[in-house]
Amino acid sequence: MADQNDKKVVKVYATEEDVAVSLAKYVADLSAKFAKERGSFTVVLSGGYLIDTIRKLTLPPYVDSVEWSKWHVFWVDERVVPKNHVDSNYKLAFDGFLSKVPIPSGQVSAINDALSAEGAAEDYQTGLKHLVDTGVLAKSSVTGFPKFDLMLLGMGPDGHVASLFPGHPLLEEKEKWVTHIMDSPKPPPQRITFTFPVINSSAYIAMVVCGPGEVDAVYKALGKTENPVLLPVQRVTPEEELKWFLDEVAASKLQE
Ligand SMILES: O=C1O[C@H](COP(=O)(O)O)[C@@H](O)[C@H](O)[C@H]1O
Repeated sequence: MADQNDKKVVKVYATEEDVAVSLAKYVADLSAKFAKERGSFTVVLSGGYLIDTIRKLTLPPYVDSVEWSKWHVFWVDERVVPKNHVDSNYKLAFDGFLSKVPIPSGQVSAINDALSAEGAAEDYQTGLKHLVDTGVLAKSSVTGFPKFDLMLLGMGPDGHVASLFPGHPLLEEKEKWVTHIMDSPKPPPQRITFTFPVINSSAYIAMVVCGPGEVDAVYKALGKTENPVLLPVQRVTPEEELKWFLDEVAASKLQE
């Protein structure tokens, strides 16, 4: 089995615009590969500025060339708020991306916002199990957890990914696919999130970080100094490839 470092690619682009251009091509190429190989493409979104960074997919040539009918969309984490709430990751993705591309609405797996955090996590996991049973979602032969084709992740200034925060006991969850958090240090406090076994069973992960907010976290995650305690982002180890998309601002401490 390849060493995790063999699976990690770090690309630094001059500007955020260059990141957006390169990310669109990366996603479109993987969409074509999986649509051909499996007949479907399972894509996991996060919240935050990731959604703005995939904006090029909503424009020519991609809006016309990507096989949107093959896409199945999921969230790596969601805030337990109504879907029309300003804090909803679904609303963010719908307004900035999903409303602009022809993905069938039945292939968009949003949270059930009528449920409690615990109920919503269980409900989301049940939905994923059904998609594994019907073959839409692959299963990792290595871990037995669902294997998403691509996760598009962002990172917070504290190194959190999804709703997995530094020092939180949920970092150690080993069995559940989807869990809930009632005390997120970043508001809103109630959320559901994929666990690390699921994140790390995915085939490809794009880690997208631009701008000044995460300069220190990027340096801690990718710089030469080893941290005694790993940041959540440093626990991300997908099965095929982890590709970092950074702009020069986010990577500025790496280049010192
Ligand atoms: O709260 C969240 O934060 C992370 C990072 O957000 P960003 O604004 O720093 O990009 C995001 O990936 C996650 O989905 C979201 O719920």
